[in-house]
Amino acid sequence: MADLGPPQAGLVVASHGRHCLVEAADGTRRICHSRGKRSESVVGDRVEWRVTGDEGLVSKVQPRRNLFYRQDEIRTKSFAANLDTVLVLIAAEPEFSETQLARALIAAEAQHITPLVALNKSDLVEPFERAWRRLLPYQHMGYGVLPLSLRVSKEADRESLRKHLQAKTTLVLGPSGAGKSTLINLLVPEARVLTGEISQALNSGKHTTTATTWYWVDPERTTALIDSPGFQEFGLHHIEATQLAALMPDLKPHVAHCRFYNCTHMHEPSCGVRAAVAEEGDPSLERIQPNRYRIYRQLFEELSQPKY
Ligand SMILES: Nc1nc2c(ncn2[C@@H]2O[C@H](COP(=O)(O)OP(=O)(O)OP(=O)(O)O)[C@@H](O)[C@H]2O)c(=O)[nH]1
Ligand SMILES: [Zn+2]
Repeated sequence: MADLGPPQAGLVVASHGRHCLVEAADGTRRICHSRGKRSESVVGDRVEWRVTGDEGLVSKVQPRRNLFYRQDEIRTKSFAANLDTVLVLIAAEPEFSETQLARALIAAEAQHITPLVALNKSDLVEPFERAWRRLLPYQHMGYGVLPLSLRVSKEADRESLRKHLQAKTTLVLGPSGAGKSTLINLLVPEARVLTGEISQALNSGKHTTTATTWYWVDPERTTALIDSPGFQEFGLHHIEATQLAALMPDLKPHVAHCRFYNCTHMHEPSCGVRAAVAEEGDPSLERIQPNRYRIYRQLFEELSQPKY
């Protein structure tokens, strides 16, 4: 085995199985292995690594500020670490799933990461208006909702995105067809080439797509975007059912009015949350929208299933 170089600081910019791509302080990148069988580092990790021949060895992962992940009954999938923002990109078409959106927002809240919702395809006027209306409760509960038309108003969107993402590390999530590739390519014109190079390097020649990739938006390397697949089946099994209401900003203030301190808001009498749910068809944003309470119930039941 080649000699180990001195420890250096690095940033994980892509990962695939047991390999990851680490960027050194001078911007050069190198394939690294981890000590363990499975790579323990995720994109966004600050690591200590050492040169071994023409590759590298990750010797330490620095403590994380946060880790954004999803978990189904069996598997945990880490998206990225040390994030400032999760940008959930949805579109007027295809129609977005409110449940998926809610899940992503809850996962972000659980890790104290600020979510930002972007609604693309404002050029599709009618579907856009419909989708925008569906997002009003989210705006009202304090989430930023950004209108975009990525294919049409390129310059304007680039500027508004830059303003929101400036000097931050942002994970971009979104269902297929919402315009994620269009967004990444708008902010990082060389993304396609970079992705090709990275996946080639990590798969030793085979051209398969890498799971999660870090891109710098500016030459100064202060603003970063992380592209990650996996918006579907967004499991929240790492979250306790009893924690849910506190992670939903429209439910949270009403918990204080429940008679029982351990109220589940499912069936108890004198429940502040249930009392605050709006009648079907009542658009009042001061109350909890019936859809949001339905999502709460559905998730509560899902997370209350016995764990194996
Ligand atoms: N009308 C309209 N279409 C758009 C806009 N932005 C992107 N699209 C189109 O939406 C489709 C999906 O865009 P992509 O960027 O490929 O979406 P994606 O989210 O990366 O989708 P996957 O590759 O399936 O993951 C493409 O046909 C785009 O041209 C927009 O602002 N308006
Ligand atoms: Zn209650």
